[in-house]
Amino acid sequence: MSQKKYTGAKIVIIGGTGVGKTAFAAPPETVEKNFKWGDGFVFMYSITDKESFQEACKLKDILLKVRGQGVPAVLVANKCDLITARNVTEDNGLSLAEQLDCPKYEISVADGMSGVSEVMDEIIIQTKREFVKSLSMLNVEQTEKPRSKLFKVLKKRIGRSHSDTV
Ligand SMILES: Nc1nc2c(ncn2[C@@H]2O[C@H](COP(=O)(O)OP(=O)(O)OP(=O)(O)O)[C@@H](O)[C@H]2O)c(=O)[nH]1
Repeated sequence: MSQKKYTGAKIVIIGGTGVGKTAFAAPPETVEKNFKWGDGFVFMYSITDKESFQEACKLKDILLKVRGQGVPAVLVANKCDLITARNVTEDNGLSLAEQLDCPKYEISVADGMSGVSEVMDEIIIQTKREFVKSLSMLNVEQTEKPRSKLFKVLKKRIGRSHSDTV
């Protein structure tokens, strides 16, 4: 198997309800670590659940602390089919999106995949844009002064991933 294909492998974690899939993928102790390796972030809460919104606010604080502003992100307010049970206002969500400096989507996964597609399209566009930006910054730096072996290895890696995804 080529290195290119290997780095693009997609792993699916599957299992029954409540067996701990979420905890396995993103255990709370390692949330800061996840913020370090992620290229893009989809923040989710349920419009029926104030606590889930508060959790999203806390996670936003961690993201900003670990990565600063400008990281590709999307805010998703899910379960919009349950409008009569709404506990988080649209304005609450908009304010959080403003702090994250990212677009906000109100969707219902239960009503179909169109909302999911929109969100995924947006995060992929943002992530690609960031990737291209990093690559062009590397190119500018390279023309400015001679670089170390480590720089060359990193640049080669980014170039390879770039051709995978763009
Ligand atoms: N009404 C409604 N229910 C939804 C929607 N999206 C998910 N659910 C339901 O909400 C419950 C939780 O959804 P999950 O996808 O398991 O949520 P999760 O965030 O992965 O939960 P954990 O694995 O416990 O962290 C399930 O019963 C889903 O069927 C939605 O848009 N509307």
